[in-house]
Amino acid sequence: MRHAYTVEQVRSAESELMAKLPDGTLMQRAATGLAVAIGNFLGGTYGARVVLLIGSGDNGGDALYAGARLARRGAHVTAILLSPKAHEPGIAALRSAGGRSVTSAGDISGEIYDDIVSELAGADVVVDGIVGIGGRPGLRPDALAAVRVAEQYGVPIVAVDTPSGVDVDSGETPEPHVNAALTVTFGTHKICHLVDPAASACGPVHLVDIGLDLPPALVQSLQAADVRALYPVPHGESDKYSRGVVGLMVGSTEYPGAAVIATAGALGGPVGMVRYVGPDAVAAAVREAHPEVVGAGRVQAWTIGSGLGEELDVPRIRELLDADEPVVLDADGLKALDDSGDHVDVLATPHAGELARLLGVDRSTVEAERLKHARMAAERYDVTVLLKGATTVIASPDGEVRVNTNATPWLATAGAGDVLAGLCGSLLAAGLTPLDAAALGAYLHASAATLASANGPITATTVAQSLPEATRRLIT
Ligand SMILES: NC(=O)C1=CN([C@@H]2O[C@H](COP(=O)(O)OP(=O)(O)OC[C@H]3O[C@@H](n4cnc5c(N)ncnc54)[C@H](OP(=O)(O)O)[C@@H]3O)[C@@H](O)[C@H]2O)[C@@H](O)CC1
Ligand SMILES: [K+]
Repeated sequence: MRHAYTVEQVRSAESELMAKLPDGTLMQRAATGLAVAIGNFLGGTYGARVVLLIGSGDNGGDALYAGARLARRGAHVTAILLSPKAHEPGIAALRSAGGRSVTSAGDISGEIYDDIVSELAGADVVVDGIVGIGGRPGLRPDALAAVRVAEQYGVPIVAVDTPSGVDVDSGETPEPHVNAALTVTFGTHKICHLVDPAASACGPVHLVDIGLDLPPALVQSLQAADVRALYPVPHGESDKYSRGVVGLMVGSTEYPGAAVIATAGALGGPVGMVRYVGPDAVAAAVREAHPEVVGAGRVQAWTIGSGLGEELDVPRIRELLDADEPVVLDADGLKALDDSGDHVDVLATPHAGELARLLGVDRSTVEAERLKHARMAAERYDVTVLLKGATTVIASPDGEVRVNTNATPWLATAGAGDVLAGLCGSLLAAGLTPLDAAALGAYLHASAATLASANGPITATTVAQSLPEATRRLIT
């Protein structure tokens, strides 16, 4: 499991550890890991041109000490000091290792000297030591100007701890920020590393262990080993009923494809049987594509809503929401959700637009503040919310959060959500909690897409067809 903590939690773990260690130990650990990661990123340090952007705090200190290590290994390192308060011992260390430092114009106009522009333009890598966990969102004018020069010349930026300018605790990016090619973080992941839009600004995130001791986090992200541990693998005594039976109330005469695709998603999950309930013509299409599917009967969970269109039977859906079996509520089915009553067995799977409707806000507001709105809806409707997107945010009514980050951009294709809804229903029917079903479903869905895509186009059908192989690779 990957854990993400708030700044306050990180600071308290850091101060506990710092109290037991000689001064500066943690920063040296961070800087050593950072220097190694930058060296690996560059594919060698000798002769490399490295420019450090240095702000007023310890984030700049990390960058300066890492710069000193790189300079000792033959890199040409220049630190651009964006603040008169830049870390003095770090500057001294860099200079004694053969690096140099220059001050930016430092004025609020955002003007930077020409020699700084050419330094940045000619760099192999720019290291963002502007701010870390002590920063507020946004970049000051000279920092912004320097970052823009690096972007303009296509120089990759390695962010120290966090890409400067993002909101570390929410993953929001209300102001200009660094877009990193790599982020090297220390001790633990922070929320901005896992939650979009900030997560997308991090690039790959490399974690350097500095020895922090932290309790389990509220925000977690499943890894392959967790998938293996959670997946309901059948055993010798299992039969098709005990493995779970999922019922699908999806698709319509207007959207029969949604039924076929959601069914494929459910069949690609762990259940022993899939039941389809819907218009005769759609049921016929489902059985033609998937002859193993049967009709109405007892189920352990439902997937309801994908592609129901106008054929939405709100009273019937509410009956099922109030019944004992857990429900995945997707797409049009979300219109049946009300904020009265106990829905802790419900997993709602909206995209940003659907979540916006549920909360009465704009889609762009949800996109900008994904974690906040997923949590808000989970609390208001007393359901687990899986907010779809490049990174999936899952929030349970009791405040737990899971984030899924392994998707491929090729997964943004029609019907992909139907596959996910069917798969999550299958996982619920096999006995997982809504939170685990959502987290495991999102992970497997993304893994199947990555496998099917191999960096090329995919369809929802090929994603569903890849579920068994993607699952096999993860659990064996
Ligand atoms: N603690 C530890 O054990 C370890 C910590 N480590 C490292 O320390 C980092 C945290 O260091 P930190 O606390 O000094 O904060 P940090 O983010 O460098 O700067 C904050 C200062 O910047 C300013 N500022 C604010 N917003 C701004 C903006 N948008 N744009 C520009 N400037 C802005 C503001 O100061 P001001 O200029 O306003 O006076 C504020 O005080 C952490 O991320 C990790 O890298 C590692 O070494 C491992 C051990
Ligand atoms: K930074």
